[in-house]
Amino acid sequence: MSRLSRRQALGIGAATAAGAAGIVLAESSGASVFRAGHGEPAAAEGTPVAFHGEHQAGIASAVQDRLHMAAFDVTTDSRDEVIALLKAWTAAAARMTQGREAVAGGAIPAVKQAPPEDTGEALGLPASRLTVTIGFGPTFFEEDGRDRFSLRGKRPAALVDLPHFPQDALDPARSGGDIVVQACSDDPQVAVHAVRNLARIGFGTVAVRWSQLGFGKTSSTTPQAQTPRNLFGFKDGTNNIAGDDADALRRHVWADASDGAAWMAGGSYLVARRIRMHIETWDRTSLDEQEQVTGRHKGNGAPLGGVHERDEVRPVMLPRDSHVALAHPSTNDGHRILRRGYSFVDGSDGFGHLDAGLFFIAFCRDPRTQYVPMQNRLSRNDAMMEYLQHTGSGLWAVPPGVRPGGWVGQTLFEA
Ligand SMILES: C=CC1=C(C)c2cc3[nH]c(cc4nc(cc5[nH]c(cc1n2)c(C)c5CCC(=O)O)C(CCC(=O)O)=C4C)c(C)c3C=C
Ligand SMILES: [Fe+2]
Repeated sequence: MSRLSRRQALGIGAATAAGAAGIVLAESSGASVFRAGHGEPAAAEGTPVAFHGEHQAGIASAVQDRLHMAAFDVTTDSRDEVIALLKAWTAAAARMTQGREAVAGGAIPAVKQAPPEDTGEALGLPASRLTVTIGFGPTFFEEDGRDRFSLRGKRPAALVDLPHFPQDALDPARSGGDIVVQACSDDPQVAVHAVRNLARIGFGTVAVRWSQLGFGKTSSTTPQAQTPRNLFGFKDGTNNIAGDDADALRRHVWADASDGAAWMAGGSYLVARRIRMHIETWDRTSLDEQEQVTGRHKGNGAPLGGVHERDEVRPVMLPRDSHVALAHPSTNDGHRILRRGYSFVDGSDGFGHLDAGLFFIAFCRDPRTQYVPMQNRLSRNDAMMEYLQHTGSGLWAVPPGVRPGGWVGQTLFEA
């Protein structure tokens, strides 16, 4: 049943007298799939990633090839409507991540007089390791001094308004958002289908603020696999936190009740930055300069002064303003972050340049001590900044995972 595709699920429904009964059958067997541990074993390609678990999937779970991320603004003042939305999103996400339609029998309903409840473009496609990860931004808790859903007192201190970083050129239309949805999959159509159907379900309660497609993961959580390369052509993610490194995840990624916001225990904080990369300028830069800027060799990814990719990084051996020297834990009071970014190419800018870059995504336990100081250091001193421009930004509190029968955000609303 774990490899059940949307078409198969539909087939089961059609073969039974009551179509919905077949879907319920499929769901009940899927409900036993539960991620329990702090470290996440990588789901084999082709195997659906469990939706239920102590942590939301899409953080420590193996990074898929494609991204569709969308930020939503809440358009209602009703707390009850927001809760109803989160319940409906949870149900749809639980189904879609297992390769099923957003709503049982939704794509081709028996009654043709109403719009289908699933948009249909993923019928017949496998789950493709789809994960759906949901988080709440600062404006979900309070906006312009207004306590929107009686949640102001629950806003975690770690969910800061990100400061302006040197050289930021942020577009408000690509930044912020009350709720973020990160859909990752090995098939772009499956990721797009997930976000589209959540947006459809949310019509009248939320509106899409911005969305971003990504390809070619630029970091992985599976160090045993080949390290992917970013659009500068460098291996990216070598020193990332591995998805099965329970100790590092506990220290650097998962929020704990003792951190201040009990409802966030088992959750994390998602930072997203749309970073345009001036690849045309980079492509006219010598290989030596590219390596001095990065702090690693382009060929095999070894740190400068080292031989192999996974040789120990010794920042003293690197140019002081190189990216890796400045991002390394020893330069950042031992802090690490879990990176999960993707490349993007959003057409061209009309001046003969591709609008290309890295959609940086990172998860951390406390952005105040991890991401913010690191970004300040990079924005001020990183030689790579000459080739970069940050054009979008956001920070969201990602609540813990969901048990069968529960819903995303339940700990926030019911605690
Ligand atoms: C604030 C955090 C970071 C931003 C923003 C960022 C942007 C960015 N990075 C690359 C390319 C590489 N980054 C690499 C390592 C690396 N980067 C960060 C943080 C940010 N990067 C960290 C914490 C690390 C790990 C440092 C370490 O522990 O050694 C590397 C080297 C390979 C690797 O270890 O991943 C590359 C290459 C780009 C192109 C970019 C913005 C577009
Ligand atoms: Fe980096």
